[in-house]
Parts: sequence; C-alpha cells; structure tokens
Amino acid sequence: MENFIVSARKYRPDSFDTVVAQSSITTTLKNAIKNSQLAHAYLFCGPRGVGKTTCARIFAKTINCSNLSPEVEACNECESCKAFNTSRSFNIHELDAASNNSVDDIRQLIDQVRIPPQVGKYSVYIIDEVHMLSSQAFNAFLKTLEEPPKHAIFILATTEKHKIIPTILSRCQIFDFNRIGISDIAGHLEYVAKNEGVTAEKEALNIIAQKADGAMRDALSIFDQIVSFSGKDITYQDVISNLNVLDYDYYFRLVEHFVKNEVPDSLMIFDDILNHGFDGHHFINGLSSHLRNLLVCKDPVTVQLLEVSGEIKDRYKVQAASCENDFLLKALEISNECDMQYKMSQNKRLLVELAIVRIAQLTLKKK
Ligand SMILES: Nc1ncnc2c1ncn2[C@@H]1O[C@H](COP(=O)(O)OP(=O)(O)OP(=O)(O)O)[C@@H](O)[C@H]1O
Ligand SMILES: [Zn+2]
Repeated sequence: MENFIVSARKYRPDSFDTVVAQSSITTTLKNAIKNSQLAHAYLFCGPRGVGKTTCARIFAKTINCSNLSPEVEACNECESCKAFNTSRSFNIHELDAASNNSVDDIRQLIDQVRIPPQVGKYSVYIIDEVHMLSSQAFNAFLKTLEEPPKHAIFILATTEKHKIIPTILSRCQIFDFNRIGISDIAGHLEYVAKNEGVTAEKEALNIIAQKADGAMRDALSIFDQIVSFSGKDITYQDVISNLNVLDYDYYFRLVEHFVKNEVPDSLMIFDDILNHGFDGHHFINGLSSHLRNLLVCKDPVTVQLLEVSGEIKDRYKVQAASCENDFLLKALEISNECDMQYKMSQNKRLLVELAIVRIAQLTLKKK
C-alpha cells in the first residue's frame, strides 16, 4: 500500500508565494533578501499552525539558493535547494526548545553555531517554541544572539511572545503572524481537495475552516479525518455530523419563530437540539454567532464580515431583512448574557429556555 502522508505535511508550502494569508510577512522577508538587509535574529510569533516554521524554512532555503529568481524565490534546482527540499541540507538546524530546553542543549547549539557552513552562505538556526527555554538557557544564549558569527541567522518561533524576556526581544526583528481567515483556509482546502481528487461541498469546507479556528494545520488534519470517514465525496452533512457541529438550519428556523413570537415552537427546537446530543452552551454560542451574522448583514460595509459561502450567505441576507436592528441587538444581549451565566448556573436548561422565551417575546412588547 502507498504510504499515506498527512495533508499538513504533503501540502507544506515550499515557496513564499504559496504561503497562504501571510503576505505582509513574506513580502517583508523577500524585500530584506532582495536588498541584502538580513538581520541576524528573527522572532516569529503567533498562534500554532499558521506558517511560522514553514516561513522559517522557506527563508533559510531562499537565502542559500545560488540561483535566486528576480521575484526572490528559491530556484528549487541548485544543489542547495535540492538539499533543502529533501531535508538533507546542512545549512538549516532545527531545535525544538520544548524538549531541548536545558543549558546543555543551548551550549551544544552555541558550539555548533561557531562553525561556518561548508557549502552555502548561511547557517540558519530555527528554535521552535523558544519560550520553553529555561531562564539559564536563555541567558547562555544571549551572548551568541548579541554577537553572532556572520554566517549565522537565528529564527526563534513562539506561540507565547509574552514569555520571551525583553533582552531577547530587543535583539530580534519581530514578525507577528496572524490567525488565518475562514475564507483563506477554505480556499486552501479547496485546492488540496482538488489535488487529492476529492469533491467537497463548499459549505463543508467552510465548516472545517471555522472549526480550525485560524490554524491551517488543524484545518488540514480535520480535512484528513473527514476524508477517512466519508471517502472522496465530502458533504456538508458529513462534516457537521462528524465534527459535532449544529446545522445552520436549526438557527434559521428558530429565528423565524422568534420574529413571529412563537414561544412554544422556539422551545421545541431547543428540545430537539438537546435530544440530538448537543449541550446548551454549544447551542447558545451558536445562537450568538447566528444573530451576529444577521446583524452584520444589515450594513453594506459589515456584510463583508460574514464568513460563509454563497448559498448560506443569501439565506442570511433574506433572514436579516426580516429582522429589525433593534431586535437583533437585544437578542444578542440576551444570548450573550446567557453565555456568561452558563457555567455558574445550577439549572442550565432553564437558563437557556428563559433566554429563548425572552428573545421570542422581544418584538411582542413593541406591538
Ligand atoms: N500560511 C499557511 N499557508 C499554507 N499552509 C500552511 C500555512 N500555515 C500552516 N500551514 C500548514 O500547516 C502545517 C504546519 O505549519 P507550520 O509548522 O508552519 O506552523 P507553525 O505556525 O510553525 O505552528 P507551530 O507553532 O505549531 O509549530 C504546514 O505543514 C502547512 O501544511
Ligand atoms: Zn536554488
């Protein structure tokens, strides 16, 4: 059997241009290379799975490429690039500070740093999860970071910038990586699906992207999980049942009842949701997002904040038109309040039911 390679590895970008949604970072890095203004230490900060290590590797490959293109992309053909692409390069060293965080580990690294590379121009040291270094290790490292040999470049990566001591911060050029937006993640998943011969409903990929919460690695892992569950055809229904996501449809129907002040029908929908095994908190969070989505539809500018695909987008717009701003705001206040009280409440079901009743009566009071 063919070896299965997880998508997050298989689709790791190998050029600046294929990194998704971090263009301000990749552009700055490319400009620095173009203008020969390389710093000796970089700090890549940001949430997990958004491309920090990926960009560090591309950077290392690019500055060692002997045949750089005018667009400042590595050629992928010279000896150095080939070595990088097959993980055989001696110009890149990766240290996982989470498991190698002692002074001895750092001393070993410092010894290594002194030796100039045999081939290629630079030795790049990527220290992942750098916030995990012990304070002694940090201190041992400071001197090297202050006066690194010409050939050495450090790229420190961390998900927890606030844990990095100021003396290190001030010696690094800092890059803040952002969480990746839902539409960018969904777009990348579409590309991966196509390459894998998988057909996927747009809304299915959108739900995966939402669930990934800004991390591309998570999105790709979820994608693999769904493929192994449903095969080469991925539907919206597969995804919501697999990921335990509440169908949008519940909320659309619920809001229809709300605007008609149909309290019993609204309560029955909540009962149905509980019977499907979802918990009240999950429901109330979903309701808040739904109401928020309706609210952003009320304005031609904020409608851009609606991160769902075509068909559902239209459904939101239609429903938004049937609700007044004032209703949406008050309903959001109520659901938000319920969300905050949820953990503390002794009678969680009642708490949610009360919120539902209050929302379903909002427009009644006005009439
Ligand atoms: N911006 C991106 N564009 C395309 N793919 C990405 C991006 N970010 C992450 N990925 C995918 O996720 C995988 C993991 O990314 P990477 O190791 O670069 O994340 P990271 O930010 O370094 O996370 P961590 O802090 O957990 O190490 C990559 O192999 C790639 O498949
Ligand atoms: Zn090259």
